[in-house]
Amino acid sequence: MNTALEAVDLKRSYQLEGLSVEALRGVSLRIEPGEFVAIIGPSGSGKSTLMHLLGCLDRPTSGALRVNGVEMSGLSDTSLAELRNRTIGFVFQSFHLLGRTSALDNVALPLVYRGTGKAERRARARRALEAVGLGHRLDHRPSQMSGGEQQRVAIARALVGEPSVLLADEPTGNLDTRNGDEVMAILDRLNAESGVAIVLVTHEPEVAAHARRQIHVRDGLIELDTALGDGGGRSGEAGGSEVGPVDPRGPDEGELR
Ligand SMILES: Nc1ncnc2c1ncn2[C@@H]1O[C@H](COP(=O)(O)OP(=O)(O)OP(=O)(O)O)[C@@H](O)[C@H]1O
Repeated sequence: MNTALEAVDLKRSYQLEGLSVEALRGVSLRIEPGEFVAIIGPSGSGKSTLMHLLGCLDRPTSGALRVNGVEMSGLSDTSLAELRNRTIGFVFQSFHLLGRTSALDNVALPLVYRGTGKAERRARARRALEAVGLGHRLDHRPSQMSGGEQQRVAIARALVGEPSVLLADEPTGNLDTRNGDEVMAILDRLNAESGVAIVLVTHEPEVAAHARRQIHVRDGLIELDTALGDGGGRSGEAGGSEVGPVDPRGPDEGELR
């Protein structure tokens, strides 16, 4: 199976009022199928920039990114959008749902872009909503739902196309503790059951503890890449001990050059 995401020396600078801001200064990492990774780091360290690059929402200033074995730099914007649609699901802090469109149609939307027929779209969207415990809310609109329910709709939308990677930027940031816990329990289950790799950005240690690997970003660089034992680093669980840093470049970095 291909590495889900493989980044080599990714750099991204922004031009701001004549000044160049180096948001990412050379990040290399590999995400394997089925991994659960938390990206943590101080505000402004480059986490969102990295997520946007990993999700092909943005292009790097330099460096290489391979998504499911496909190098993205040579792709047109249209081909990149297709690759993104087929392989990556996104969950954002503020849900990004269409407020006046039913949960079912919100979830089916990625399949519209893919050209899937209506009956199949609806059947798959229903199954995705059932998988996040919202089988009884198909016709509700996001504006009629709680924050936790809206984020579950967003997770269903991210996963309806069966991507290999789910990228989540502060998925619990707008939720209270109970709803945040519920969303994390769903992500734990979906990761275990479907094998989708999850990469999430969080400021919250309890959320990061759900992951089996933690990548610390500081000043646009990976400072530490740590594998945790089975069951993540949640306190009170067996196997949560740190097993030491991992080389974020992985053994095949040269392949992308
Ligand atoms: N569009 C932009 N134009 C100019 N500078 C930007 C832009 N986006 C981000 N930056 C800068 O790049 C750096 C990294 O920003 P980024 O949003 O990736 O950090 P972050 O770790 O996600 O922060 P936070 O935790 O606060 O969301 C910051 O210095 C930020 O000001």
